[in-house]
Amino acid sequence: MDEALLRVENLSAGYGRKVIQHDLNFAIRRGEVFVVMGGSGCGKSTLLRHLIGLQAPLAGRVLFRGEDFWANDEDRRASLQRHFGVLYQNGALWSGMTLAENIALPLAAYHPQLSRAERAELAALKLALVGLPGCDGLYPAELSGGMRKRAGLARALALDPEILFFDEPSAGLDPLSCQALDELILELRDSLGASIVLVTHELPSIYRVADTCLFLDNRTRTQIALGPLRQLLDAGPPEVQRFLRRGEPALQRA
Ligand SMILES: Nc1ncnc2c1ncn2[C@@H]1O[C@H](COP(=O)(O)OP(=O)(O)OP(=O)(O)O)[C@@H](O)[C@H]1O
Repeated sequence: MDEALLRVENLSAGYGRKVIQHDLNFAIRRGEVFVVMGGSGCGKSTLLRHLIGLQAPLAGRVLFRGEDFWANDEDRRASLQRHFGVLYQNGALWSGMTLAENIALPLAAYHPQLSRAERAELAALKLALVGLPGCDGLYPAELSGGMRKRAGLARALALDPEILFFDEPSAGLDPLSCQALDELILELRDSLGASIVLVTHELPSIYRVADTCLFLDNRTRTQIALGPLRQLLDAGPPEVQRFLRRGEPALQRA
């Protein structure tokens, strides 16, 4: 079996006729944390939109479990997307609903056979999994920024995704909450065996969680490094090493 859960082949990512990144080639293995990095505006979020099926490739293919995502019709694409969990920057929770109700929402849409009580029970389990046991009845406004991210994550986990996508999850978090979120990411990888795709600028996070790193270059508009963090630190292109080694003394303390 193909070890890659998600594979990208000769992908050009962009909008209309505007190519943001081209000739991207990489594979995301089951159970790994795959970090996408690069300077501001290089196209990290754009790539993510292509990976989660929000944006069709300008060229090339995105394969999920060996299946060409965009060669499918809309129904099949939607059914593949059920295996994707996405954590949006602000958690993307409905403010007028409790956390349990927020998490039960995708369950009601995709598992209508579940009773109300079963949905509530599953929501409670997901909240416990992200370190928010007993918070079922709280509203999003009652949460701190870090708790809101965890609640958003619980919702992203509602349908037991095989792959989780995070776009700048530490934005707006203090260093301790950021570290706690990284630890949770590693726990999810290890306990659920989920693959995790993380877009981040945060060096301490990259050092804590990355298995494989992809570096998108702003100038050439394509990938210039792909591999384990250690390999990029030891033998990556100079600009990638500079990126990874900025603030190194602080990192060693992290
Ligand atoms: N909907 C859109 N239509 C056209 N161009 C867009 C659209 N969204 C983003 N872009 C452009 O795509 C380029 C890459 O943006 P993107 O947000 O993907 O970069 P990024 O690496 O995630 O940036 P940052 O690190 O600052 O968040 C930018 O030039 C941006 O203006």
